[in-house]
Amino acid sequence: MTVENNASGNSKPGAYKRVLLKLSGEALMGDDAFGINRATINRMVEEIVEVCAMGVELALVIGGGNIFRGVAPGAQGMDRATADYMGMMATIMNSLALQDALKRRGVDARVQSALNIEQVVEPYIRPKALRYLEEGKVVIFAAGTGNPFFTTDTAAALRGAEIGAEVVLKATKVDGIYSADPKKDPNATRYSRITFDEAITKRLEVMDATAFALCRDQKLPIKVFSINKPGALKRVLLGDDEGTLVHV
Ligand SMILES: Nc1ncnc2c1ncn2[C@@H]1O[C@H](COP(=O)(O)OP(=O)(O)OP(=O)(O)O)[C@@H](O)[C@H]1O
Ligand SMILES: O=c1ccn([C@@H]2O[C@H](COP(=O)(O)O)[C@@H](O)[C@H]2O)c(=O)[nH]1
Repeated sequence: MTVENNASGNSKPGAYKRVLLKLSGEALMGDDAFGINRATINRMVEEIVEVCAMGVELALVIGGGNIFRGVAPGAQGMDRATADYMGMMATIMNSLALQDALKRRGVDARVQSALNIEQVVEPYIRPKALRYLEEGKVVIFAAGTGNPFFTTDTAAALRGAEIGAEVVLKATKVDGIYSADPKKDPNATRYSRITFDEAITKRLEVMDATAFALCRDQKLPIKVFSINKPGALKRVLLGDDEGTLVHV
């Protein structure tokens, strides 16, 4: 098994062997005000099933924005680190829900957590995670990096680098990276490619700068695409022109 990253970010159809997929926690709400929408999680699972059928080794990180965010207004006045630990625990809940939904669909998935809650979830052990991936199991990395003041985007970059993923796929609520937040600026235009340095310098907030910097240093490309567009994940894996590629 090679652990070299594809620094160019150019993929041949079906060329990816191992990927790290970051799923938006907030998108899990669907049209609800918070929490996990059953129809939405099932739809995400169907997309994942298709990818597994392509023989891609798949690791997942899921956010927690549908339940709790350390920097959200609801956390104002709280000690930041305490709020962040609550946010990390929210990602464990999402990870368990996702594992359950995958298992119901016949996909063997394992959750590994960066925070130890041994009665509930197994701890993150890198060699074990690598073995699961080689066995064709989906591995869900929960609790982010295990440290406050970070995000699950950074966790995705970190775990992606650790497992030798060829690309980090960020499945989010927008269909790529824009010149400005498209939810605020209707004139924003979408990039099909952008370098890490440009994304950092222009302060494009679709992903945090720590995640961009880590991927840049590890020459690990990122693809940002919409979680709500049917078939987008498969198209990304086939190398189709979908979303935005961030490269060195
Ligand atoms: N330049 C930009 N291009 C695209 N999206 C942007 C940009 N700037 C800000 N955004 C916003 O970033 C959001 C995606 O990042 P965010 O971290 O909020 O979501 P997520 O990672 O998908 O969710 P979660 O943190 O719950 O997992 C988009 O919904 C979009 O409105
Ligand atoms: O490494 C990490 C990852 C996450 N957190 C906290 O969890 C929430 C939810 O994660 P999102 O990436 O925002 O979906 C985040 O806001 C942090 O409060 C963390 O502290 N460390």
